[in-house]
Amino acid sequence: MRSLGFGSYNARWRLHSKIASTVLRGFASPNKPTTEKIIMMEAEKLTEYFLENTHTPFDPHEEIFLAVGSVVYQICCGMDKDCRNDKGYLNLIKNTKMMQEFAGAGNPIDVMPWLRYVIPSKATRFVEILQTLMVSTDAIMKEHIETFDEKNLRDVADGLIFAEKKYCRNPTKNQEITKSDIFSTLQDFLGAGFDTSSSTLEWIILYLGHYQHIQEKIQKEIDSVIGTRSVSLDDIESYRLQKATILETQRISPVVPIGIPHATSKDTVLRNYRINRGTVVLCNFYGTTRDSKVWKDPEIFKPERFLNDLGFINSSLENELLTFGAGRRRCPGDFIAKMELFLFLVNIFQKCKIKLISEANFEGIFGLTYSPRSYTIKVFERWKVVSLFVVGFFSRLTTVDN
Ligand code: HEM
Repeated sequence: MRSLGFGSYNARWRLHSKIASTVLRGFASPNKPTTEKIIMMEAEKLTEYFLENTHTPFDPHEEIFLAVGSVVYQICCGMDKDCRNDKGYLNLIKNTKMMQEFAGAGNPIDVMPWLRYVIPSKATRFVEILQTLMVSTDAIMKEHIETFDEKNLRDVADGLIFAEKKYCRNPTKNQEITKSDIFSTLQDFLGAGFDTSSSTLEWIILYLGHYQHIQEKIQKEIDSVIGTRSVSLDDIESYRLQKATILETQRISPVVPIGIPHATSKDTVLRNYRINRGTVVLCNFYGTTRDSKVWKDPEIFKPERFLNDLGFINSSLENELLTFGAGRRRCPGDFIAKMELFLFLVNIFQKCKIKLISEANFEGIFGLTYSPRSYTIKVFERWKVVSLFVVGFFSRLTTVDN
């Protein structure tokens, strides 16, 4: 099995990448009403959870992870599934968390590979967790194969079975891609699509919970664009400050600070550095977000930096951000993440006012992704706050009149 994310660059990988993107876009394109429906359903469930817990401060981590992860899970292996009661989903969440904890603890073997002979458990544990994750995705593929109907493709897993039939059973189309390569794409998507988007949303809520004045401006923007009606993807272009806030969060707290290890496919020279063929190369995305030649006061959270004088997004500055990587290995799921972040954000802040209760700590934890430390928020129902204010204002008026 050769995964997409860690596979070597060659003709087989190019075909794998094409199949993966085509299948993902086939089931999750922004033009598909089902994608918007799934995201909205999960965004509403999360907002509902927030509103049910206005009486006491809480840590939103668990619920955000469940809701955001569920979107990718449904697109990949079960539209309209009630994920919170789905054994496969809960198992996957448990295993992803295990991997997150293992990676978060740091593994000295990554930098001193010979240590695997001294502390073998550090290597075997990693392989064990990977195998557990593989068992989960194999079970999903098996279930899909048993119920596969070529005329009714349900989700990404079905799309991969279809692609396997097309490419692996047709010698003119096959370029050494195997069934297990194609099926492993499901693991790529589930592995890369959960933690990244949910950690980004956690960061956004942390920043907006702390910077109340920015949250209020975003709510003004929401009120003026949609008022109390439901948000839709058609509104996306009307939100500038909100988009700027997402971009600024991705800049200041990049959830993928260091890229996936890749290797040079031939000898090359980069800025006078000679790099031999086969050298492992990692992109320091975090470093690019702190370059003071590009970003004024890079340590300060300032969404307005992404807006030009007319209030539009400054696209040349946006292009400096490498949140989703660059070039051939750029993230194929970026469009899903963008839709998710937009719809979740508008939904939550349209209805909730959120205050950070715990101390503001913007130093994250390095694990599978760079995620915020646990924090506590208090949620207020916005329309209740507004109506209480209006009632209070009028009762004061009557008191003054009397
Ligand atoms: C905010 C959310 C996300 C962020 C910040 C993010 C970021 C990234 C980055 C930086 C890379 C390139 C890493 C490298 O090669 O060095 C990448 C690769 C990848 N991402 Fe994402 N991603 C996100 C969401 C998603 C989603 C939702 C999916 C799928 C459903 C996904 C699937 C993948 C896959 C399969 C790769 C490997 C691509 C390849 O090597 O060709 N990602 N992502």
